[in-house]
Parts: sequence; structure tokens; C-alpha cells
Amino acid sequence: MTAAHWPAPFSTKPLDATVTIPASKSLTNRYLVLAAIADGQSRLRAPLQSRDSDLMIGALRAMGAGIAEVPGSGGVPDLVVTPIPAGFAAPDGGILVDCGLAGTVMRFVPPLAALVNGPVRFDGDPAALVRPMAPLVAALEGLGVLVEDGGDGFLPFTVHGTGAVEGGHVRIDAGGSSQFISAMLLVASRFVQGLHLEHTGDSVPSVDHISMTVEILRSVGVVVDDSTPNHWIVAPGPVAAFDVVLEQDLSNAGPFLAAALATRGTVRIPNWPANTTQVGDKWREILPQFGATVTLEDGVLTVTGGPEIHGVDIADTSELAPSTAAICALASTPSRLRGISHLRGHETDRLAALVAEINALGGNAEETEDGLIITPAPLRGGVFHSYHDHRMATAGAIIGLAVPGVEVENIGTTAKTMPDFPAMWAAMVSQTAAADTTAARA
Ligand SMILES: O=C(O)C1=C[C@@H](OP(=O)(O)O)[C@@H](O)[C@H](O)C1
Ligand SMILES: C=C(OP(=O)(O)O)C(=O)O
Repeated sequence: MTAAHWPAPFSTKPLDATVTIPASKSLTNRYLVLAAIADGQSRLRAPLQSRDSDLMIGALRAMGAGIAEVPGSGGVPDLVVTPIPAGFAAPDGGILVDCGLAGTVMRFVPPLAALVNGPVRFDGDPAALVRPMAPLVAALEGLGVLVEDGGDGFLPFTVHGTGAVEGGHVRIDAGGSSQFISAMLLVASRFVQGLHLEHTGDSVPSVDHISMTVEILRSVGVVVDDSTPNHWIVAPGPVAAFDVVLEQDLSNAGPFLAAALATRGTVRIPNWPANTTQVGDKWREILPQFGATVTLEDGVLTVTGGPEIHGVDIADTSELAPSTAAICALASTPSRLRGISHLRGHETDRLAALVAEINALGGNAEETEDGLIITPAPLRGGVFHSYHDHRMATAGAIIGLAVPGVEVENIGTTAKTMPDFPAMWAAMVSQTAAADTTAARA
């Protein structure tokens, strides 16, 4: 074992734990972008504090937004955002935006950069330089925005904003990522004519994330017509300043809920929203298919694992797929995950990575054209590589709960969206141990 490897906690006992999850990445970074173009000061309460949100804050500050941390009541500081001043011009030498590996930064910020004066250069981690970007670059160019990209449509590239975008009708192939559409829609009301965005090509993945974008836009007064499939029409107009409490990240709740299945125990998550745009609410449909009991009462989601994990056949799990695949690897019958070919363009090629790491532990996973087939096989300990992917790291943690001797390489990569993951995971496991000790003493 090297120092970088994290011995995944293994539990011989069914867990019995209550866990609180930090705020949603997708909501935090959408609200940050909207606050930067709003018609006044906005406040984000209990926002996410993580690498991806820090990168977004850095990008928006560089483009002239004022973002201040003020004391909050959600356990983390609130953010007060003063929008980018009208006519903001990049300093001499231009602006450099570090996207890290954050899809929300590399996709959501370039259309915003088109609205400032001067060059904004986008760069990122080595793994970011192979993530799909070309359709977004082409759509911006279709609106007359100059993008200097070395001709390949990947990062790094420079957006040469002129302070205004005329807008109008543009086509985009968003088969590779829903974020291309969300990116254009988020700032489209600030284009002179608004935007008529038309998706061409295969079906758009992660459609729940587009619905999230549309609902948030409407909540801040932006008029969006999405009544025709594959067309989104955004009227020009202001973005109303807002004051919002962020929901916890229901996708990141996944590994903790999966822990209930992996140990045949119970995990509770309080403050589960009654109505939400987050795709992670789908855990309530997904986990029963594995044989778990799921209840939502008085805002507490309670998941109890069944005596065995059944295999599943599920489509469109989107960013829930790595955690779902980890549960499949522990199931007693075969599973198939469909409709996730675009995971090949996520933080890593997640289909290849999941197959490699599950099989390295003795499992039996194979890639299909659009997903994975995972067949039961006895698993053993070993190193689970994370490929700089927070959801690979947490997938390794799930398997390690049920399989002794799993070590996750680079658990620190969970800082992308959940910097406290190792401590939260250890606390979840030790809650059960503490409860056992108390019971033994009683
Ligand atoms: O808009 C968003 O916040 C996201 C959209 C999805 O991207 P893809 O459409 O590329 O899957 C999702 O996987 C990602 O984690 C977050
Ligand atoms: C795909 C993901 O991230 P990103 O926002 O970087 O695309 C993810 O978090 O699963």
C-alpha cells in the first residue's frame, strides 16, 4: 500500500447511521452564474464548498463579479454575490479561467465570457483537455463569438468577448453532454435577442439537468419556452436577484445510501427535499429495484438494505451511474446499465474505468455500446483506482464496505464536490460501532 491509498472502511455489521450531505454542485454553480448576471445582489445560503464551486467562484471573480463570504446558519458561510458590472473589461493580458476538471465551469462560463469585453482563456487539468467541448464552441461561433481554440474544439481555448452577444437561432449537438444546453440557456436572456437553441443529433443525455436549468431560470424571472422537444427559446430580459437556500447534493447522497445496501443496514438522510429538480431524487426509484426498502417521512429518507442485492436493468442513471455500478458489483444476479455512453466523456471514461476496477477486484463487468453489464463474481481486496474522478473514488468506498482489503487510490479526488468525504464516511461507519458499544453497556 502506498501513502496515497485509502483503506476503505469494511463493516462486518449492518450500518445504522444518519448522514447529512453538503450542498448540490449543480445547484450551487448554476446559482453562482445567475447571480453574476442578475439585476442586483444575490445571496446563496448554505452553498457547496468544494473544488468545483471554488473554481466557479474564481472564474466569476476574475470576470468582475464580487463574491463575499458572510456568516450563515447552514454550517458554512453564505455567499453574497455582486453581479459583473455593465461594460466590464478584461484587464491587459486578458483573464485566465482555471476549469480544473469541472464540467460546470468549462461549459457554463464560456458563454458568459462572451458577454465581457476582452479575451478570456480557459484551461484545466490534463483530464479536462479531453472532455467534449466542440459543440459548445461551435454554437458560440454560430452566434458570432470569436473563439480561438487551436482548431480542435477542446480546452484550452480563448473566448474573445465584445461585451454583447446578439443571440438568435443556433443549432447545437448536445449528444455528448447536457451541459452544452444548460450553458447556453443560463446566460441567454442577456443576449440582445435572447436565444432559440435547437438540439440536433442523437438524444440528449442527463435531461434532468436541463430541466433543473429551465426551472431555476424561471424562478429568477427568465422566460423559457421548452414546449417543443429539442427546442429552447429564451426571451431577452433581466435575471432577478435572488436569495436562495441550497439543497443538499442528492447525487452525492448516493454512496451513503448505497452503504445501507452493501451492509444490509439502514442509512437515514434528513432534510430530503419534498420537491426537487435534482436527478439524485431518483435514488428513491433505483434503490428499491436492488431490493432495498426506501421511505420518505417527515423529510427523512430512510434506506434499509434487503437480505441480498438483486441485479437491475436500468437506463439513464447519468451521474448516479458509478454508485449504481458499485452496488451492481455486489449483487447476486446480473445487472445491465443502459443509456450512459456519454459517461465516456465525464471526469474519465467511466465505463472503461468501472470495468477495469471492478474486474481488478475479481468482478465480472463488461462494456456495451451504451453502458455496462455486471455479472456476479466473488470480489477480493485490492487497489481501486479513482482516475481523478470523485465518483470512481466513492464507488471504491462502497465496494470496500462489503469486501475486506479494498484500498482507494487518491481518495482526495472527492474534494471535487465533497471535500469531507473520508471523514463523513468514517463517521457513518463509526456511528454503528458507537451504537453497538452503547447497546453492549446497557
Ligand atoms: O449540469 C450539470 O450540473 C450536470 C450535468 C450532467 O452532465 P452530462 O450531461 O455531461 O452528463 C451531470 O453528469 C454532471 O455531473 C452535472
Ligand atoms: C460528470 C460530473 O461532473 P462535471 O460537472 O464535471 O461534468 C459528475 O459530477 O458526475
